[in-house]
Amino acid sequence: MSTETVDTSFIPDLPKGPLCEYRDRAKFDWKRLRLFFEEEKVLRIKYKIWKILESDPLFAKPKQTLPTDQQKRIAAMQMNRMAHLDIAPSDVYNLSFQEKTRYLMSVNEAIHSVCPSLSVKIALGVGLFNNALLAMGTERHMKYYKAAWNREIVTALAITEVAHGSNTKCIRTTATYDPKTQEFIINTPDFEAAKCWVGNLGKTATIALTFAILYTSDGVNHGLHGFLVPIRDPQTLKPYPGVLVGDIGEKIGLNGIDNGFVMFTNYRIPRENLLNRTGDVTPDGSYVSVFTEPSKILGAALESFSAGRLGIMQESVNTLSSAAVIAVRYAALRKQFGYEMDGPEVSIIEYPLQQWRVFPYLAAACVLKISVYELTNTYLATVEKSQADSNGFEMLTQIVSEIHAVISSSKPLMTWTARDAIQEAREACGGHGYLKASNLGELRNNHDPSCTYEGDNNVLGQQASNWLLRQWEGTVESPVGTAKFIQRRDRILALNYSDIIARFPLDSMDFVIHSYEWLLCFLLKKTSSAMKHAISQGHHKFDARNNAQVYGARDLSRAYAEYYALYNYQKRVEAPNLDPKLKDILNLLFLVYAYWCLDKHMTTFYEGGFDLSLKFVKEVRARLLQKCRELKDSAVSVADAIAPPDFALNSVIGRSDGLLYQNLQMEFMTNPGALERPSWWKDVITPPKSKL
Ligand SMILES: Cc1cc2nc3c(=O)[nH]c(=O)nc-3n(C[C@H](O)[C@H](O)[C@H](O)COP(=O)(O)OP(=O)(O)OC[C@H]3O[C@@H](n4cnc5c(N)ncnc54)[C@H](O)[C@@H]3O)c2cc1C
Repeated sequence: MSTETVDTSFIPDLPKGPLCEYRDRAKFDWKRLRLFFEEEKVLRIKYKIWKILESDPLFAKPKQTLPTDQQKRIAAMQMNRMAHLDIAPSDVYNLSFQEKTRYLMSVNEAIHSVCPSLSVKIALGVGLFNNALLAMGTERHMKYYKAAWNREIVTALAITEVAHGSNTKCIRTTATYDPKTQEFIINTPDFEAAKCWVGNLGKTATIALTFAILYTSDGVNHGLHGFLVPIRDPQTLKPYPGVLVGDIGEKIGLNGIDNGFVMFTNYRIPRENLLNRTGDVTPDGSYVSVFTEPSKILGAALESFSAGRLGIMQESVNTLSSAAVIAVRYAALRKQFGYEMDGPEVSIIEYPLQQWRVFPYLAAACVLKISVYELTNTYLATVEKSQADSNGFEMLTQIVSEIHAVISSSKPLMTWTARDAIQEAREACGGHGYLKASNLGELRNNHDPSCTYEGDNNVLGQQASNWLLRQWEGTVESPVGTAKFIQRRDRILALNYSDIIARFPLDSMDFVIHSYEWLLCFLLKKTSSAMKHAISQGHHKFDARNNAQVYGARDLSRAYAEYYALYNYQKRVEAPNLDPKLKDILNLLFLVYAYWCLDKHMTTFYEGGFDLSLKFVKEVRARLLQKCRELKDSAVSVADAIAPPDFALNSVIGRSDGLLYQNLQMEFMTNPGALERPSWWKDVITPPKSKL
């Protein structure tokens, strides 16, 4: 979209102050850049939500860490408050599926940047629950959809058990049909099969969408199914008899969420509570399935979680942005050392080492923002198409598999990049970065589980590499186009650095994309050969696959997500209607991120013989440093273009006014009890032994 004609007046101006020294050096308008990264309608929604939350005291950030029970209470109250705030007007529900989901995702992004616990609570209690209901339930369950939407019920999604998380196929909770009463009897065989880590379940959930193995009365196992299992009386919040439910205790972060465990003992639920879209039990107890393969039943259900993973990616890119914004603003303001002992000091942003540590994360935030946006569009368009097409799922199998592969590699890439960015930013801000009021600790603790939930990153990444290997070993089926390059594998692998550099300059996006295609083909060839060799030597396929992960499939999965991100960013930047004033900065951000990523794959490039003369590695590293240097005068304005408002950023060292030391002074002087004698002073004084 061209930003030439776009109105930027709704984006609040930033306060003038010390950051202007760098802001004034940028050769582009940061508001226009902001509108490149986010559509106007999305941004308008976010600013509206931020305004609503900022004006409501219930969403004010406490200065000190509250006891976990208090955090849970506040998050639950915030959740209830949501229903009464002007967040999603009724006409939103008349929008198309794509538009409606986009709207709700934008709302979530804004909420997440202020209250991560609340966002996760809503995602679990409304988003994931309702998506799973749509995917697995039928008309008879739609009353729950509406009730969850209106917060009449507090819901949870119970999949994980104490002894099984990633391997959902080994879940052991059972649901046995009793034709006499037309009920399912839910049982937890032992503590290892207790559902656990389930968000909202610890203290508040009244109903849990629970995964259990369905047994008919003849003792036949029909595989994993979803059931709506009432947990507590909504009026008293007391658990029903047969349900032993509790909170798992304090966590590293996200303590506003009551993650819980539950065990069922001969607990009866009505037959209708089975989510029966893919398979049903008749009143007399016969099982009827729509799919013939049980794995497809599970696949269809779990596919509905893609929207949740996309939400996590959006949140992670925002978290990554916040960390980069704090580190960049701080670096521009903080001065240490100088040319002369007693001369003026230099801003730490001027140091190549600081630039190399921080700027790639700034660039990553920009590139990955586009990537997750494009991926979401592809996903939403596909779901909408499958909803309209009566043959639905089956017709779209290849597209769904490919999107699943991109999501399975991109979720790890984005969550890990955000995780690393937060730590680097914390250190890049020195001691002040360790202050709670810097917000980097909160970002770290709250972001951390994103690497695990909705699919552990290392496990999820394997699903992407498995798909890629299938494309490599069979016919390439890549309707979305992310793996079409595999069709050119022989030509790609015949090239090397000298061939590519002869056709595309090192500073071009095409050079990067062609280098990535070579890297991916090499990793595919290497991983596939290693697995085939192991199998030919008599190893089990299971071992062959596991042994090919390190330095093979794992790197492949990550490189594929980077390639997808860079490829989509290139497409956006090369679109004919791009604002010409943004072209240079967008190119620069691409190159900083691309060289930084390529640098991490240097050993593999060398191993594959891409360039044995070492010119490639030397050039990429030199260019990375050069591009970081070029980015230095624009970095503060790029940070402004991706920063949330100060209220959401909530960082005393990252505020947009740039009044670093005044803000710190205020923080030190006003933190509760800062200047008071401790209440326990008498406990620590030692009475004098002698008269002084
Ligand atoms: C804050 C939070 C909220 C959560 N909310 C919910 C919820 O609402 N509902 C719910 O059902 N669950 C929830 N979970 C659970 C979450 O979904 C699981 O933790 C996740 O699926 C990972 O499973 P696990 O913990 O059993 O890890 P495991 O599967 O045991 O993995 C442990 C380690 O082993 C590695 N590993 C496993 N298999 C392989 C393999 N094949 N090859 C190589 N390495 C492997 C993994 O990479 C990981 O590092 C939540 C978790 C957290 C932290």
